[in-house]
Amino acid sequence: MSKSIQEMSIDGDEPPSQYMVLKDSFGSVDSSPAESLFPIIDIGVLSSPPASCSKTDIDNELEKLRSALSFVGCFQVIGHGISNLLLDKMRDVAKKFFALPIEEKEKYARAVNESEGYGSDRIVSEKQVLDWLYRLTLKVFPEDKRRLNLWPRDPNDFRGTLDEFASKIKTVNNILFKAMARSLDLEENSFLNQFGDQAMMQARFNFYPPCSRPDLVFGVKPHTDRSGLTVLLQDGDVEGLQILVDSKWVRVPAIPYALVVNLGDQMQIMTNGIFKSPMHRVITNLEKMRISVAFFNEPDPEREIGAVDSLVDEHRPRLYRNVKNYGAINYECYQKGMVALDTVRI
Ligand SMILES: O=C(O)CCC(=O)C(=O)O
Ligand SMILES: [Fe+2]
Repeated sequence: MSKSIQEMSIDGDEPPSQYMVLKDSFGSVDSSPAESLFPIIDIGVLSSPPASCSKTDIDNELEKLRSALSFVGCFQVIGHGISNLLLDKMRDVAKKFFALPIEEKEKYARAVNESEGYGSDRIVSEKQVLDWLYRLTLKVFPEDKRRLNLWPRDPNDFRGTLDEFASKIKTVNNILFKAMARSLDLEENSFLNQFGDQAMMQARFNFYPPCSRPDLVFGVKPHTDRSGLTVLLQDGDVEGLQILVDSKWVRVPAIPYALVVNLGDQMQIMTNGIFKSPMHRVITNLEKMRISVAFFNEPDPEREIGAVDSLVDEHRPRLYRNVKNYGAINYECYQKGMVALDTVRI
C-alpha cells in the first residue's frame, strides 16, 4: 500500500506525481506580500454600536465591507464577540485530534461516497491532482442533522467546544448577512430569508502536514467555495491562504484573534454578481504544519435561491438563473473540472 501523506511528511519524501501540479498550470506558488487589500472590519460597531459610535463610524464600516466584497471577496473580522480563550481552545482541540494515532482518527473515517468524516482527498478521477491535507468535515446545523458518531470523543472537550464555537459563528453570520444587506441599501433580511431556518453549516477542520516540495504541491488547489459565506479560523501563526486578486495571488495575513471571511458562490448569485466569490488556494510549508477550521454556511438546499430583486435592473441584468441545491451542482462540476458558476450563468 502506498504511504500516507503523514508518513511521507514525517519521512521528508518527495511527494508522488499525483500531488504535483504541472508547472504553472495553477500559477506559481509565489505570491505578493500580504497587502492591506483585505480590510479588518469591526463588526461590534455594526451589531451593537457603543454610545461613542457615530452614524459616520457605522457607515464607514459598512462601506469597508461593501468595497471588500465587491473587489476582493475577503476581509478579516474583529469585534466578533468570541473570546480569545475560545478561539485558542478551538484550535487546541483540532490540534489534539489530528495528533491522535491514525487508528483512533480512522474511527471517524469518511465513507467512500460521503463528505462527512475524517480523511484525505476523495479520489474522483485519475487525472486529479491531490491536495496535501487531511480534513474532518462535520455538519453542525441544522442541529438535528448532526451525525454525532463522527464527532471525535477524543480530546474529550472536542464536542462541547465545537458546539459552543459553532453557535457563536452562527451569530457572526447573522450580523454579517444583515450588514451585507444594509451595505447595499437592502432590507436587512434580504439574504437571511433566502438561507431559511434550515440553513446548513458545515465545519471543516484542515490539517496540512509539512511538505518537502511546497513549490509543486498545494495544501488546497485553487477553488471558489460553494457556500454562501465561509468563516475561517486560521492557524495562529502559520500563513498559507492566498486569494487571487487581479490575476495575482495575495497572502492573507495570520491575525491570531481575527476571523477570515470569504464570500462563496451562492452569495455571488444572490447579489447578482455585485459581491465576488474569490478564487483561493492554500500553499504548503517546508517545516511547519498548519491547522485551520472553516465554517461553510449554505442556504437550505431545498430552497430556491436567486438574485435579490432590487439588485436586478436594466443596467445590471440578471446574471444567474435561480438554483436549488447548488452544493450538488458545484460537486458535479468539480468532478468534471468545470467552473460551477459558469454553468448557472444566463
Ligand atoms: O485552510 C485555509 O486557510 C482555507 C481552506 C479552504 O479554502 C477550504 O477548506 O475551502
Ligand atoms: Fe475554500
